[in-house]
Amino acid sequence: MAPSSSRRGPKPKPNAAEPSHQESTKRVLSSKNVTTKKIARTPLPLSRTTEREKTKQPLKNFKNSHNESNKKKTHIPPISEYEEKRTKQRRFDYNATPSSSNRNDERKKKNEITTVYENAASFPSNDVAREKVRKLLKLFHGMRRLFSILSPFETAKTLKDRGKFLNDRKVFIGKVPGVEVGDVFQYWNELNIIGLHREMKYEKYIDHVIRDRKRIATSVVYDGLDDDGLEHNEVYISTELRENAELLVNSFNVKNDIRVIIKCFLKNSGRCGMDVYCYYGLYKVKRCGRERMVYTFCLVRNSGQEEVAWNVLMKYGIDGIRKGLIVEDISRQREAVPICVINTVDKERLTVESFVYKTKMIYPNWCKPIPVPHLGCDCEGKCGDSAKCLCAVRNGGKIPYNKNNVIVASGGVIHECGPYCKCSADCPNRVSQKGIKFNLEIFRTERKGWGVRSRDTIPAGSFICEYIGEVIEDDEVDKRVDNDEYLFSIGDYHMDDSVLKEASNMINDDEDEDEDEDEDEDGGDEEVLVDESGNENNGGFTIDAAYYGNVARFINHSCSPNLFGQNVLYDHDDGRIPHIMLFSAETIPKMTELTYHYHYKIGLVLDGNGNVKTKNCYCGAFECGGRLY
Ligand SMILES: C[S@@+](CC[C@H](N)C(=O)[O-])C[C@H]1O[C@@H](n2cnc3c(N)ncnc32)[C@H](O)[C@@H]1O
Repeated sequence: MAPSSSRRGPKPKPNAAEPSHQESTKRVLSSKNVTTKKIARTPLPLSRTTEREKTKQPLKNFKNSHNESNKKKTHIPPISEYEEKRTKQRRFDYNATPSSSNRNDERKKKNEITTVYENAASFPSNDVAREKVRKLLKLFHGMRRLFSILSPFETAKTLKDRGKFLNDRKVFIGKVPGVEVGDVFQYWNELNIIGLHREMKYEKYIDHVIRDRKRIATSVVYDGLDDDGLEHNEVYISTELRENAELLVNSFNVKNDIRVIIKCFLKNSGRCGMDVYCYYGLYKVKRCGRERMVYTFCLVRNSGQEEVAWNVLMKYGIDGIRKGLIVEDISRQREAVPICVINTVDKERLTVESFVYKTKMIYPNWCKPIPVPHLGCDCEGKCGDSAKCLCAVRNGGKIPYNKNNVIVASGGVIHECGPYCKCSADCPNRVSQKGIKFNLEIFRTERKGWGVRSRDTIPAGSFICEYIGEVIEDDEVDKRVDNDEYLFSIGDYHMDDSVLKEASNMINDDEDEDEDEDEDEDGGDEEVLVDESGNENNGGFTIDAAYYGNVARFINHSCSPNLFGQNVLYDHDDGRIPHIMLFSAETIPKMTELTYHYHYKIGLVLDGNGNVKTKNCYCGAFECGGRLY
C-alpha cells in the first residue's frame, strides 16, 4: 500500500560525473551599482575593449599581467590608491564604498558573530547537518505556502527573528555543513537562512568576513544568465567598486576558499521560466587585474569537487541516445513529455505492456463523479483573487498558484477551475489538471526496483504528476492484498502536515514561543490544519495503480521525501475522491530521485491470511526508520 505524502525529500547527492566540458565557460559579473550583467565571454570585458578603442590607449592584457606575475610577484594595487572621486556623485548603492550605515552594519555583524569556521572540519557528520539544512528549507517553503503574502525576504526575516537561521552567528570560510555541490535554491533568501551567503540584501553579491583584521570574501553570487547546463570552472568578476575589489584582492592574497553560487535561468519552469541559484562549490581567486577603474578577478574552481548536477546530465546525455535507455516513452505519447525508462543497474526490463498507461482516473460506475456545472465560475479571461471568482472564493479568496505555477496554498483541498468555468484555458487556477511538464524518467534503482527522477531542476512547489489509477473501495482492497504494491489510500493522511504546523507556529506563536515548542515535542495541542472538504479521514477509497496507472506508480517512498500530495478538485466536486496531485516540497536538482512518504503503519500491513507483513526501507535518509512496514 502506498498512501499519502508530505514534505520534501533528499537533496541531491550530485553524482560524480566525468567532466564533459574541459573548456571552461568564461563570464564576467559586474557588480557595479545594483545589477549584475554579463560583460563578455572573454577574460577581458568587451566594454573595456570598446573604451580602449575609443581612447586609443594601450590595453594591459589581463592574461599577460597574470603571466608576468609568475616572474615577478603580481602587483596588486593597494585599494587606497584608488581615490574614488566619484563616490559623492554615485547613487545610493548597497555595494558602494562603506557608508556610515554600512559601517554600522559591519560593527553590528562583528558583535553578532561569535565563531568563524574554516572548512567546517570539526562539524557534526554531514548527514546530521544536511538534514538540518533540508528541514529549514522545507520550513521556509512551508511558510511561503501557508502565508503567501509574505515575501521571501519577510519569510527569512521571520525565521531570523525566531532564531531559526541555521548558521546564525557563525561564519564559514569554505564549506558550509550540510550544503552540497549541485544544491539548487529558488530564492536568494534561502541562501541566507542556511548561511551559504549571509547577505540578505539581494544586491550584495559578495559576502565577507573579517579575519586577521582583513576583510575577505566568503561567497559570491554570480549571474550565469541562461547558462543552465554549462560548466563554470572559471568565473570572471569585474567590479568598479573598491569595497568589492578589496575583498577579492585580500582573498587573492590569503588564498582562502570562496563559495560560488551561480544564478541560472530555468526555461522549462513555470509560465515564463524562473531564476534559481545553484551552488557550484569552492573557488579561489587566482588572477587579478585592473584596467582604469575596473578591477577584474578570475576565480578558479578547486579541483576534486563533485561535478554539478547539470554536468551529470551531460554524462547521461541530454538528447540523443541515453545510456541504459530501454523504453523511449512508456506513456506512448499520452503525456505531453516522453517518459523514458533507463536501466544501468541490472537486466530487468519494463515494457509498455507491463501496465496500461492512463492519464485520467478510472472511476467505477458506483462512484462516477457527478458533474457540477453550477460550481463553475463566470470569470472572463483569467481568474484573480476576488470575491467575484467562485473558485477563488472556494479557495479562501485566493488563487492557490503564483505566476510561476508554484503552489502557494496548503492543506485541505484546492479547487481549480474546471470544465464548467467560463475562464480561459490559461487561467492561473488551472495547473495540476494540465499534466506533466517536467522531463520525468523511470530508472532502475539499486535496491528499490524502479524509481522516478527528473532531467529538469524542479522548483519547490511545482506540480509533478497526478497519482493515476483505478478507484476502489475497502472491500476490494482486501481482495488485492497480495498485489498491493501500487495502492494509494485517499485521505487518511494530512499532507505536509508537520512542516505546515511548524510554519504556522512561526507566525502565530509570537508569545510563549518556548512554551509552545515544548508542547510540540509532546504532541501538544497546537492548531491542526483542517481539511475543509473533510478529507482528513474520509475512509474507504483507494487508488490502485497496479493495472492502470501513470509514472506516479513508480515513485518510491522516503522517510525524508521531496514531494507531497495535495487534494485537488476541478472536474467534479466529490470530496471523497479528490485527485491526488504530487508537488515538490523543495527545490529538486536534476537527476535526484523523487519520493513521497507512504505513511505505512509498522505492524499493521497484513497479508491475505492476516499475518503481519514486513519490508525493509532502503530510502537512505538520515532519519530512516529502517522499515517500510
Ligand atoms: C508504488 S511502488 C514503487 C515502484 C516500485 N519500486 C517498482 O519497482 O515498481 C511501491 C513499492 O516499491 C518498493 N519501495 C518503494 N519505496 C521503497 C523503499 N524506500 N525501500 C524499499 N522498497 C521500496 C516497495 O516494494 C514498494 O512496495
